[in-house]
Formats: sequence, C-alpha cells, structure tokens
Amino acid sequence: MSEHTKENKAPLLEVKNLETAFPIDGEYYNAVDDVSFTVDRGKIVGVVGESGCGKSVMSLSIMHLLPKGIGKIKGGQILLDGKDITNYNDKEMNKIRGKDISMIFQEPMTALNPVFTIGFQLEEVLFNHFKISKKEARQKSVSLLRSVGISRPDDVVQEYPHQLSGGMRQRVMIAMAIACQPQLLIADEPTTALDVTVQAQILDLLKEVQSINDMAIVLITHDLGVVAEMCDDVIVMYAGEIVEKTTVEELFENPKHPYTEKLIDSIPKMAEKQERLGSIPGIVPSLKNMPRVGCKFADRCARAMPECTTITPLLGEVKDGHEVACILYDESRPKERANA
Ligand SMILES: Nc1ncnc2c1ncn2[C@@H]1O[C@H](COP(=O)(O)OP(=O)(O)OP(=O)(O)O)[C@@H](O)[C@H]1O
Repeated sequence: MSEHTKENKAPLLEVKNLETAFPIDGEYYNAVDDVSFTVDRGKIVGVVGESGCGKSVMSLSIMHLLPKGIGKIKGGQILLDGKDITNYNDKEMNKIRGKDISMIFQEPMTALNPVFTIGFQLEEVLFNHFKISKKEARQKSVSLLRSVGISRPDDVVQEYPHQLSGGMRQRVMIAMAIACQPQLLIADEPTTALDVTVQAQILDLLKEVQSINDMAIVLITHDLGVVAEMCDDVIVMYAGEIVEKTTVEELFENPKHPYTEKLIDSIPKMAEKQERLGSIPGIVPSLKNMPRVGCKFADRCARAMPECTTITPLLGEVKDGHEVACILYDESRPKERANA
C-alpha cells in the first residue's frame, strides 16, 4: 500500500452505500442494505447485532469472499486506502488479501487446512507476498508464533491444526493474519467458539497486535461486552442496515436506538443478581420477510408508533458523530428501499 507510512488523514476503509444480495426463488434480496461507514487508521471499530443482522455478509463482501455464484455485491463502493476495490477480480484481491487486509474467523478450523503443518501454512502466506528463502520463512514463522504467545513455536510449526487447542488455533490464525502486517484486520466473532478465559486472552492478544502494528480492526461480535472492552467506535446493525453509529463511550452513555437499548439491557450485569438476561422478543426477519417500507425493527420495538411501519427511518446525526436511524429522533423522510 502506498501512503500509509506518511501522515494520512483519509479513512483507511470507506464503505459507501454497500448492498449485498442473495437469490431466493429467482429474486435477489439484500442481506446488506445501503451500509456506509469508515474506519480510520489504527482504530478498532466494533460491528454489533444479533445473529442474521448481516455482519458476516458485510465483512465477506469487503474481503470478496462471498459464496461464489450466490451472494453478489449489488451496489455501493468499497475503498481501501483510497483505492476502489469494489470490482477487484480474484487476482487483484489475492494481491491485497493477507498483505493489506486480512480476516480471522470464529472457527479457525474452517480456515486452517487440516492436512498441512502450521509452519507450511504460515510460510505459504509469506511466500505469497515476499521473495524470501525457505529458511527465512521458517524463522519468520517461528517468531510470528512466539509473538502471538505460542510457547513452543519450534515444535508447533511442525504440528497439524488438530494437535492444537482452540485457543492455540486462533493464535495461529492471528499469526497468519498479521504475518504481512496488514493495515486492516477483519475479525469475525474471533472468540465466540472459545471458553471465557481463553476469550479474554485472545482479545488481549488482538489489542496487543493492533497497537504494535498500528493496524485498524473491524471487530464483528454479537457481544456488546466485547465492544466495550475493545473498541473505539461502534456500528449497530439490524436486518442488514446500520441503525446506530457512534463512539463506544457515547453508545453506552447515551444509546438512542431502541434496538441498541435492548442490546445493552441484555448484557449480564455483574453487580445485579439477574434471574434471566434481558432478551429481545421476536427474531431478526429472514431476507424474504424483510419489510420493504418502514422500520425493520418496528414489530419488535417497545417504543414503536403507527408511523414506524410506513416511514422508513434514515440514518441521521443526533449529535456530533452520533448517528441513529429511528423516527423518534429525526425528521425522516420516506425512502424506497433499495430492494423494493
Ligand atoms: N449463503 C447465503 N445464502 C442465502 N442467504 C444468506 C447466505 N449467507 C447469509 N445469508 C443471509 O443473510 C443475512 C445476514 O446473515 P449474516 O451471516 O451476515 O448475519 P450475521 O449478523 O453475521 O449473523 P451470525 O452472527 O449468525 O453470523 C441472513 O438473513 C442470512 O440468512
């Protein structure tokens, strides 16, 4: 990447009006619907929302890793370090994946190849982007594993993924993701499959590698506790759309969208002995059952008014840097949905 060592105020990632759709019965439905946000260099941006809100589809769109021939980017733009990568082909993406932008997943076993050693897989990443000898690649792999807290790196390079614990596999994934010092890491539920103590260790590790490499991270999670712990800014997604966007402090001090309020209510509170976690009644609508007009959250919203089913709320600023899409807060205008 060109300019990242110089002072550069432009956002590292700019997603503009992104629409990603899947076909159902011959018709395309938007799983990501008119999503716009930016990620600045060195920042951690959380993307939060329940299962099915479009978090993964959005990140797979940015990486161009949507299931081939099924999901498609229907509209919008993705700019990475000022370059429009929206229409990059496989060859162009292979040049930047790993080097400029990397991704880690919830279940490292899906990304690690079970038949190759850890060393082989790490070295592949290095060979893809650097002209180095086998010996140099092995040394670099060992030092990368050490840097992500793997205690016997010389042995682990010779081991296979199934020989490692879940936490160690996630460390290996992080080592692979940062091997070429990308500017942007997308972490999709990186700790969801791990037990609580290991979760905390992996989050600490992510923070550490982020600050050492001055990387930006898009951290996808359904857990607002993780957001509070890790992120600078946060995007709340519901049914494929961004419903609230602000700094983490502001989100917790001054949540605006009724969906965000409900998500915050469902965080377990250490001080209170709760019998049950607050949960949000109902479910995220499936793509086919998405309302075409009005607020998609209306039927689950305790504060819904009759107009909520007829007026589609637009994301608008309620205060500097704090945007909400809810008619409780703005002079929303009816908008035709992109997939209406
Ligand atoms: N391959 C696919 N084909 C059809 N629909 C899909 C496909 N992948 C995702 N979807 C749909 O897109 C919507 C968004 O899904 P997505 O996986 O992005 O949600 P998510 O917020 O990441 O949830 P989770 O945390 O469970 O991964 C859902 O309605 C889902 O059913």
